[in-house]
Amino acid sequence: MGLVVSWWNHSSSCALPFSGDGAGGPSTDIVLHGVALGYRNAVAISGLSGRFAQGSLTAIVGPNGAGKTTLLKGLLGLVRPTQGWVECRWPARAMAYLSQTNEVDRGFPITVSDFVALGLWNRVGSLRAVGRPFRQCIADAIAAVGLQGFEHTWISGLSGGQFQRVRFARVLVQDAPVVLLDEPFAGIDTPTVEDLLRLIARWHAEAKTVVTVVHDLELVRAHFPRTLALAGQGLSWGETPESLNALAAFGRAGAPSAAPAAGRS
Ligand SMILES: Nc1ncnc2c1ncn2[C@@H]1O[C@H](COP(=O)(O)OP(=O)(O)OP(=O)(O)O)[C@@H](O)[C@H]1O
Repeated sequence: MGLVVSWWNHSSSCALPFSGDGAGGPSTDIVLHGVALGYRNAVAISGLSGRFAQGSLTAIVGPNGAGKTTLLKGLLGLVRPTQGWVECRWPARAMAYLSQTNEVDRGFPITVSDFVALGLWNRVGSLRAVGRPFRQCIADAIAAVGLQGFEHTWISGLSGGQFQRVRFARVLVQDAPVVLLDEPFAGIDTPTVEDLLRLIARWHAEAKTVVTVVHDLELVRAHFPRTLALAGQGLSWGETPESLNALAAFGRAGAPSAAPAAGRS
């Protein structure tokens, strides 16, 4: 019996055709077909086509306002395409999403342990007690991010770097096949960045599909094999050196240097 794969479709219209051309093969997690995303009258991204292969590790780069965050929200179905469609092997609940840190309310009275437990909602169910195996899973994740001993600390009492480690621990327990990270290194100290990069490398080794918005291009060059360069449209989507060259050319010219990307990541 063949493998039955569920594909989820975030489209601009329910009437849009589902891809029947084999674009969503077994080694592909997410496919974008001429996607435009935006807010009311503002277009953030237009004409983006390409695919994230299963197990790929991709950086999304581009200037401020290029549409990087909007693209992650489009992959999650939080922002619906105004044109085109997104095919995804997984439903949104099977994707781990780390928003920008400034979108998180750190004043909420919750301990490190309980905050990390939130990542289990999809496996345990909401309002259900976390049993012993999952408590061990939480303890392991907290240890993996180097915060053993902080289990009962309020998140408001953590430094910025420690809090980012806790947020990564929450992604760890979620154990999702797709991980979307929005600027995870922004404002974070170097030792923490190095530890978080090791966790990302671990997810990549586990064949998770990882997509990360990154501003530091040296980090991208050193740690991300694939890159999507965005500036309201795709500039380049492929091997990191080529995509960074396309971004640099865009920066010099102030205009896209290449035809809109149609990438396979
Ligand atoms: N909720 C919103 N309502 C209206 N416009 C928005 C909203 N969020 C983003 N935008 C606009 O969409 C465009 C893309 O924004 P987005 O945050 O995706 O860019 P970005 O590349 O992630 O930027 P940055 O690097 O500054 O985080 C921008 O012009 C922004 O002003």
